[in-house]
Amino acid sequence: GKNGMSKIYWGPAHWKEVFPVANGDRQSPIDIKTEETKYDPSLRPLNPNYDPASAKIILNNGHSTSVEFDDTVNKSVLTGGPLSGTYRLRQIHFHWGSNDEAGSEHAVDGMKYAAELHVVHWNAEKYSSFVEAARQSDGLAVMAVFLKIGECNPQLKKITDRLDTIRIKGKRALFTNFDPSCLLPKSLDYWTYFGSLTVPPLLESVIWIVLREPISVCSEQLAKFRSLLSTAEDEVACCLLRNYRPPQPLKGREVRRN
Ligand SMILES: CC#CCNS(=O)(=O)c1cc(S(N)(=O)=O)ccc1C(=O)O
Ligand SMILES: [Zn+2]
Repeated sequence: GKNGMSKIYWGPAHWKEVFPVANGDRQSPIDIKTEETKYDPSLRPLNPNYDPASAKIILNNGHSTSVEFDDTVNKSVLTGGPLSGTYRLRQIHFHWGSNDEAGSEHAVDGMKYAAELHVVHWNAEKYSSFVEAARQSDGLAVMAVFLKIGECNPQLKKITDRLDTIRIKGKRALFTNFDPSCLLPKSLDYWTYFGSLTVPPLLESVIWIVLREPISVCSEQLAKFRSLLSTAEDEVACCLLRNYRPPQPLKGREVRRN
């Protein structure tokens, strides 16, 4: 804080004190038990359709790094999959851990990946703003992509090469001519379930679409994410070493696959 007090870290274990929905019936992330997922023939292929000109800025918001898109018009949208209607691209961001063994938010049969990309969309067909959509049970659609330790990812390099210009919380830089489809794996096969934001306010408004095929990331690229600061200019520097919420109770929810 401003007066040099030790930064009081109130992590996921404390969120329920301020946001009671943290103990709700459709919280995210979850551990996907593949044997219990259910094939649903009504699920359609995912159809991401993004315009690179929609990309605007890259930002360090203190809890992750995000690329923010122009969501004032239907230029970059996601349709198909489990979705009815058109969901407008708002931003992408990442979750990672303090080492390569953990970092993803969702798990698959108890296994965590090194990191996870989230592509956030909102139902602009039914709702008039992102904030209104974020309060509705079908308001948001987040596509999750696992990052698996391996080869350095040349597409991800476009983002990791810019992180040193936004090290401090609140910093932003121009970032355009970027189509997030370049970060998607070959296969768009997915699991889908009804969940929530994984950061406060933890609103239960997200249709999660978790891609089954991971993309690659190398340790050096992950190290760049960890060198981001969660602190602002006037604060004692603190690295953003990890920013994932652990898996939450399934509470009887079904996970479907296409
Ligand atoms: C009201 C409200 C809200 C949340 N905003 S977000 O959907 O862009 C988002 C979503 C997620 S996640 N992990 O739930 O997709 C994480 C971080 C953010 C963010 O503000 O940066
Ligand atoms: Zn996220």
